[in-house]
Amino acid sequence: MLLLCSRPLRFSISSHLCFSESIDLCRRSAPQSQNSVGRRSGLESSGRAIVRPNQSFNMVEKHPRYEKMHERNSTSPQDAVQNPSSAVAILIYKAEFPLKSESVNLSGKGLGQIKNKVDLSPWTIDSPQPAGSFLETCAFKSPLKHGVTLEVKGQSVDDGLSDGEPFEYEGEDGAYSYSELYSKDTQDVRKSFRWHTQNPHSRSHLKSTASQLQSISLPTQFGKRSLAYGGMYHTQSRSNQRGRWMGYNSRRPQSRQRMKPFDICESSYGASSFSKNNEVWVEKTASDGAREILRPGMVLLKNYIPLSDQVKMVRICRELGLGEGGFYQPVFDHGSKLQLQMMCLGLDWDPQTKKYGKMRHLDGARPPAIPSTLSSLTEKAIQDAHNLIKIDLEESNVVDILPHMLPNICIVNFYNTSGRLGLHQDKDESRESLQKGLPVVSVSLGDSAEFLYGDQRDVDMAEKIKLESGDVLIFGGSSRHIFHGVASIVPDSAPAALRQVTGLRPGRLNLTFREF
Ligand SMILES: O=C(O)CCC(=O)C(=O)O
Ligand SMILES: [Fe+2]
Repeated sequence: MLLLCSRPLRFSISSHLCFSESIDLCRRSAPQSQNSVGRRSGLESSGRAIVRPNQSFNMVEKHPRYEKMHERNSTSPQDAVQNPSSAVAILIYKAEFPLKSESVNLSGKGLGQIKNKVDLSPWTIDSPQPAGSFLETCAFKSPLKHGVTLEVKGQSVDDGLSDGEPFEYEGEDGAYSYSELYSKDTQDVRKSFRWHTQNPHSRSHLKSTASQLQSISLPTQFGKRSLAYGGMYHTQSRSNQRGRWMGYNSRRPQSRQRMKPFDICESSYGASSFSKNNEVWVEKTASDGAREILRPGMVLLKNYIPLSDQVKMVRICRELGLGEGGFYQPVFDHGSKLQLQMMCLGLDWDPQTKKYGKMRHLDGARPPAIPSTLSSLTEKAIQDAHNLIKIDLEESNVVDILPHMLPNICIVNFYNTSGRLGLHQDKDESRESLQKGLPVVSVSLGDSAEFLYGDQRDVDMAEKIKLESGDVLIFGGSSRHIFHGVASIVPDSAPAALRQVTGLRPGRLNLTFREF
């Protein structure tokens, strides 16, 4: 994150290896037009990334956080994202920030590899920093359009989602927390930063950073500061700043324990192979699938996902589900357990506060990014729903009935055969998203579900449909607020091949993609 402040840097490194700094009231100038990119005044930045071989994407980022939390415009060939391990990224990042009356030019570049995360190192700064600027070493994670996580180890970058939220990090060699309180009215930003470390390595890192800074003696301030990356995912709270936070929920993690995630597959299966000649392998194609408008803005695409893609999706969910932020059984604030295992991608949904956040408060885990292989189907599904609406309803303005949506959240539920989910509305996404009726795209895999939906929280009044493996259900527009739930799971109804190949446990996997 590029962060600027008119105050000189102050360091204190005490004998117990604790570093802390607190800076407040950094004034930023008014934002400029959203259309401007790069070398203008205003809080904005632009990034450009090229992914090779045969793959490229351009990314333009602007951070007019006064107007919008985050805006991205990235185009990325599917392959680049789907096959990221072979890709190399070059990222050039430039920004110009005003600092009081001065303006600051920053530019840097890095080289790295994309392995679902982009590791840009070494990261170099092209030009000496003019007075008034400071380039900090920091990291950011940022989901691109198709769900790849871009993690930059470098200088002056922005995660685009941290406005107003305390940033907390605990790695193998220490912990820090960072918080920012931004006042929309005055455009003042209050920041505070704490770093606590126990590892001598970190201390030397800190010292070298300090001396470098002192030698160029820049007036500066901090935002995020990176520690060792091995610990990137072990996030915990050391301090929890309170204040008039904007943005996401900022509760303290409840526990420091890493939970053992639930495995949606039977472990004895491992990496089972399959042959398409196998007699249980009956590939249904999208054309087998009936398509039905259930009500305005609510479309059911039967057998939409080919079995081979279902296999991929189950495997991805399993792998993610075993990692940090993986499947767990959530508990409501009144103590009752949900009858399912849940994993959140993109942002965490907290069943106790009913809010989204960047961290799971139960254990401090950061939710994994949504892999593009999962999210890419939403666009096509909405497009196919549009085609259906166009034909069936003879309606040309289909986006009024079912708006477009770019998912940045995916909630993955696994229901065992006695799993269920009570009637509820999905209403914790942003007000804008809900007002616009941006659809939820729901994918069913494994055993079928008796799915209920209706206008009220009343099981007896609800309609019932069966959602089978490969079905996609979309509800947006005027159906965005329907009550819905899972009455029961139909035992032994999953495609045999899917279970055979993936080892998926008896039960149902459901993914709901949403845009915050
Ligand atoms: O499992 C389903 O089909 C529905 C899931 C759901 O409604 C939710 O996660 O909010
Ligand atoms: Fe829901």
